[in-house]
Amino acid sequence: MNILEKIVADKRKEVDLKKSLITLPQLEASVMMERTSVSLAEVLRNSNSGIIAEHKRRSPSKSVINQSLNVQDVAKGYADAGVCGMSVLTDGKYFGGSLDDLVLARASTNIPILRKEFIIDEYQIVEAKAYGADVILLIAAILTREEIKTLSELAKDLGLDVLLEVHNEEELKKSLMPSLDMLGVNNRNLKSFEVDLEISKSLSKKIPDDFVKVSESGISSVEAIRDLKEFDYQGFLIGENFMKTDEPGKSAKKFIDKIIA
Ligand SMILES: O=C(O)c1ccccc1NCC(=O)[C@H](O)[C@H](O)COP(=O)(O)O
Repeated sequence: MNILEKIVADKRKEVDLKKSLITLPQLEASVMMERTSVSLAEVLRNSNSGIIAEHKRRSPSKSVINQSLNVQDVAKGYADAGVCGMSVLTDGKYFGGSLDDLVLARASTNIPILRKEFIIDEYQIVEAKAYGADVILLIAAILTREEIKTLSELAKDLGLDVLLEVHNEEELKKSLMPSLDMLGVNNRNLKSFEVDLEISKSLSKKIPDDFVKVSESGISSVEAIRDLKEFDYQGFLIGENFMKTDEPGKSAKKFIDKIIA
């Protein structure tokens, strides 16, 4: 079993356990339909920087990134830096995140928030809405086309933006549909952890212009952003490069200042 298969197997057990405690109808009853922020896709379309900054304590490829910060300070720091949106990892076992992180980030800022999770079930989408997310991530490598359609349509019904993530042309071809807002290309191979920004460059022409293009993972320089902009990317998801510092917000601010200078 590769790491992605392990994560998904654990996620299935986790979701089944949660459903046995709080049923989907009970969870749905706690959802407030009002949007808390503007659409991330819209913000990215109109931004010069395009930065989506991630809260990430650790990951399967990096056992420790930063365990000493609190999510409220990180969220406020990112918002003050002028990022377009914040990504909050909610997986506990592999990333040290939680739904508490999501709710605390939501309470700390009005910028669009992405629930970064391995979504395999509609329950997690209702949960994302209930805990204050504005955007969900769907990963093509772990979903069929039918699942992408059902999950993305549910997200749209709940007023959430959808970021669909691919890593190769086959995943892209299988996934394109109108219920997606943003197409993310993950530069990290989620099975081997190898990072290569060329993946974003090579897939960009194959992504229709209706979708906002987001390049994800392994981005650590302003030069890389300038380069990716030439390939029509409008969004850049950055985690480790900011989170490895003592003040991720300040790092994001310096980064953004350089991009727009
Ligand atoms: O980051 C990992 O090691 C990882 C491993 C397996 C599945 C997903 C993984 N990361 C999720 C992400 O997509 C990244 O956290 C995000 O794109 C930011 O990446 P980075 O800027 O390289 O921290």
